Order: sequence, then C-alpha cells, then structure tokens
Amino acid sequence: MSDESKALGEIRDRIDSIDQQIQTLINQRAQCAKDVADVKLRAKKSDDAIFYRPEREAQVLRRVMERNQGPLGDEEMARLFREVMSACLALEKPMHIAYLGPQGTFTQAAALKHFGHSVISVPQVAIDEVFRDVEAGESHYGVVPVENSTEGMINHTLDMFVSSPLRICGEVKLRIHHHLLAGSDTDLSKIEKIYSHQQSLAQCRRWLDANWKKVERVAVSSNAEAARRVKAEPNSAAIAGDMAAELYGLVNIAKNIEDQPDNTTRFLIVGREDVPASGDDKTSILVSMKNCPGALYHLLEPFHRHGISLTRIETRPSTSDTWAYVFYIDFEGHYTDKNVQEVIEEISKEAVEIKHLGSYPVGVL
Ligand SMILES: O=C(O)C(=O)C[C@]1(C(=O)O)C=C[C@@H](O)C=C1
Repeated sequence: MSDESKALGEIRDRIDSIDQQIQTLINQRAQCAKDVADVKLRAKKSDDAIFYRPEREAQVLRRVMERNQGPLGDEEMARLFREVMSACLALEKPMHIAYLGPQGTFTQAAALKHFGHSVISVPQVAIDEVFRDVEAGESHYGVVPVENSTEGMINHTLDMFVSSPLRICGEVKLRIHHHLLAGSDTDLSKIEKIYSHQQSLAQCRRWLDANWKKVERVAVSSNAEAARRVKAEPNSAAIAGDMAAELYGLVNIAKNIEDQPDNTTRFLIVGREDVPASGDDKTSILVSMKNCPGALYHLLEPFHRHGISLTRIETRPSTSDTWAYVFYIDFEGHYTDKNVQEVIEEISKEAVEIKHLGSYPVGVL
C-alpha cells in the first residue's frame, strides 16, 4: 500500500466514525423534536397546536452562526442546520407551504431557502391565491415576493394586506440571478422571441438591449412559465433562474445577465398566527392618515423620538374614501416592545386606522 492510500484510508476511517456520531446525534435531535410535538399536542387541541416556531428557528440559526469556528463558513453551516431543523419539523408535522408558482419560480426557491427542503411546497397561480390558500387553512404558510432591489415594491402583495387577516411571520432575501436559457438543439441565430416575466425583462433590460436588440421580448406570467414555453417552442429563449432551467432541462446560453449584480428580491412569509419576539425582529404596520398638512410628519416623528429605525416606508393610493393615504411601514423591533407600544399609541391618535401586519425575526439566511 502506498503512503498516499494509507493516509487516505486513515482519514476516511475518521470520516466514517464522525459520520456515525453525527447520524446518532441528528436522530437524538429528531427524537427531541418528536417529544416537543407531544408537549405541544398535550397543551392544545391537535388542530390548534403550532408546530412551526419562526422565532425559535431564527434563534437556533443565529447561534449556529455565532459559535461557528470554521473551516465551513457561517452561512454554509447555518444552511446545514436549516435542513436538519426542516427534517425535524416535518417529523412533528409536515408543513404545506403555498407559493407563487408554477414550480421552478424564484418564490419556490425562496420558500425552500426559508423552510428547508422537507416541506411540501404547493404552487399557486397568483399572489391572491397564495393568501386565499393560507386563509382557508389549506396551507400552513404562504410565500410571496414583496420587493426587488432593482424594480421596487410588488404592489399587489402590499395591497393584499389591506383586507387579508393574515400575519407576516417571516422574511427571506434571495439573490436573483437570471440566465438566458434555450433548448439544447436551438440554433441561436434563429431565436425570434425571448420570454420572461415582465419584472425579469426589466431587470435585464440593458443586457438585452446590448445583445438581443432586434429580438421580440414577450412578457408571460412567470419565469418558470417562460421556461416551460421554450421547452415546447423552437426558435425561442427564456430568461429564468437555475430552478426553472433544471426543471425544464434547458441549456444556459448566458449566465447572470441581470443589470444590477446585487439584484435581490425580498419575500414575506404569511401565516395565521402572531410570532413571539426572537430578540432581533422587525414589525410591519399599515397606517391610513387623513389628508391634512403635516400628516407624514405626525406619523414619522414619534419613531424618531423613541429611537426606532424605519427600514421602509411605502405609500399606496387609498382604495376607500376614508383611507386618504395608506402607508406601509417596516421598522426595527417587536410589537410587544415597550417603545414600539408607545409609538403605536401616539400614532393611533392621528391615524384613521392602524393595522399591525406582523412582527417577525429579521431574515437570518
Ligand atoms: O422548539 C420547537 O418548538 C421545535 O419544534 C423544535 C424545532 C427544532 O427542530 O429545533 C423544530 C421546529 C420549530 O419550528 C422550531 C424548532
């Protein structure tokens, strides 16, 4: 036996022994999750028991990252734990997660990034349908896009919160990489149409102008739908992400063609319950103000005075007469924090209506 194969053999024996220990420990952890489920079931009627605990998951993942010593990177390690926790939760209760489909969309990628791969992801045809599915109790949680760093807010999602009883219980950010995809036997010189979602066409506008100026751009309902069409239609190409490329077996003609290299989309997790504080949280509220001078000042001044940082403020046109202005505000802190309660109380005196959309852990991964 050569020195090299002897050294390899020894290291692999060590790996085998470590794997065995990891496996035993993961199963001990899974047994704990089952015990947790029993406690939750005993405390509540089985229909009401809440198995998914976003605040606890955020705390576990933050701790994993804090104590990580490498050589694996913090995010890599957290992703491994993400999957372990996902499998443990599935043992407690398999989670149904509605998302803006079809299969292969960035929203599905966001859902799997947030919940891990042991959930059952259920595609819906529109943002309203994701809300409806969770409201009706068909799915436990839903995932919808809310803002993109290049294209701004997704107004349809914001507008849903005016009437929906759902709560925001999490957020997840995803780096969006677009690729130009086509069937493996496509002759590139014959491409006549490029399909994609309108937002993705906009996010790649400069690249398209520089490289495919004369080719028609066709907006369809999603990137995954674009990939599906291209699979069946010769002389066409799609702009979509890795998941859609893999799902429809398309070839990558040009990678990462988004105009902004840090193109990121933020998604919200919606559910039916409030989430307790995790120690690093955000709150979203919707406030309608009377159309009077200084309305915005009266709304924002209390946040400044109580030392609360706003992370976003967005205005939408009112859908009813009473709602002259509707502001969507995200800020740091949890609804149960004393300073947050004080601000809410002060704003309530000026506002026509305030709706708490949810307090949730700041996205960890
Ligand atoms: O701590 C709990 O409540 C659990 O159910 C355990 C656990 C975990 O595996 O750590 C699993 C699912 C929850 O979403 C949070 C954490």
